[in-house]
Amino acid sequence: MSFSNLVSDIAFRDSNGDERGSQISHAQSRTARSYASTTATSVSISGDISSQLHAGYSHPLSRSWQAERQLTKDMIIYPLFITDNPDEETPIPSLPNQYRRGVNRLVPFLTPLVRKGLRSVILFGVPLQPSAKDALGTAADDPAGPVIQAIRLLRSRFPQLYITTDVCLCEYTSHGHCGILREDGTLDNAQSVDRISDVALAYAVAGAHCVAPSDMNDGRVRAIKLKLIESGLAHRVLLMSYSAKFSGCLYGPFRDAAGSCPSFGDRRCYQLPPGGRGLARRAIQRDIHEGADIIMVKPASSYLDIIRDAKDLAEDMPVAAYQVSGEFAMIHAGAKAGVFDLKAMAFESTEGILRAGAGIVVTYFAPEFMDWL
Ligand SMILES: NCc1[nH]cc(CCC(=O)O)c1CC(=O)O
Ligand SMILES: [Zn+2]
Ligand SMILES: [Zn+2]
Repeated sequence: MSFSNLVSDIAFRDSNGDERGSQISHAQSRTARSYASTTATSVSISGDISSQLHAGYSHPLSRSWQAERQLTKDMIIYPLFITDNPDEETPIPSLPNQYRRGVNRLVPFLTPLVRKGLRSVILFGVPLQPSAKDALGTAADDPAGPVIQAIRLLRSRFPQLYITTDVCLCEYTSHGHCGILREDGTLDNAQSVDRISDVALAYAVAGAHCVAPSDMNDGRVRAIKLKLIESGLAHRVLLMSYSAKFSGCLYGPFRDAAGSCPSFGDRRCYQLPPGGRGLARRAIQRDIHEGADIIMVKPASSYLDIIRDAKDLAEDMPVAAYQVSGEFAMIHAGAKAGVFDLKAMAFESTEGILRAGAGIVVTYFAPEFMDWL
């Protein structure tokens, strides 16, 4: 390309500036246009039409065609925190607009959302009675506990609603870790996996459509799948694995909400290190081979490359992404500080997650999206 062609190319693009570009002064745009018109012939003579992209997205509809996937209500899973105090309805301070609710509060809360198109929820149990916690997380599969009660209730009251259950012990253990500990404070993997697969099975028996282990113990997907097969439930209970779940500081508001902060140490020996792309790929491949039906990546926005890896490695499976509590709280904080508009940012961040390869998004924005979509 000659120098004059290069200049004309740049000038031509300037004259077709985007919204921000079109706000340039009249003097500037006149200059740009005069460049463009004096060199228009050289553009057509050179036959260089590959530089012309704007026509492809000059209309709202043609803009929407540029996305491989558009967010729809079906893609959204809404996390719910369910306490063992049936009449409770308490806002969670660090998680804007989210509440801990007792079983008696679920139907009135969900009725309008289901009417607006909410298709799926993921349940987290939050035992508030201190006596509910012990070293083995016994309360996790208590038939009278909040999760099993909620599964039964929601199955009967909302027959179309798809019920997913998070499966972990950290909400139920006295030490707040995601499994059973050895005396030295490290996870006893074999015991943990045995216990967690029992809990998953109890949720499946109670009627959950999907069990989603988030504990990150090695081999839990295989153990859960085997128990589902043995119990004759494998044909109807889906296993969504939190395969690539990273440790870090984005789960803070969730731990406030669920009261699941570890009482000592942290989760770095079982959740993945944030820089560990190779480990994430191995964890994803491992879970595919162990029988997962859906691969999840969590958090979402800082891990878009991992979502893409998941979609490449699990190309024949749905990939889910969890826009976690810290991401949600950041978007709210940014909007509150005037950095951006809440709705615009909620859409932009979700578009990024879908573009990376997810087809399912777990998000606390679910109620808003039922109005926005
Ligand atoms: N294992 C529990 C669990 N399941 C889902 C989340 C995070 C969800 C969120 O932050 O929104 C966590 C927290 C954690 O691992 O500490
Ligand atoms: Zn968990
Ligand atoms: Zn946990």
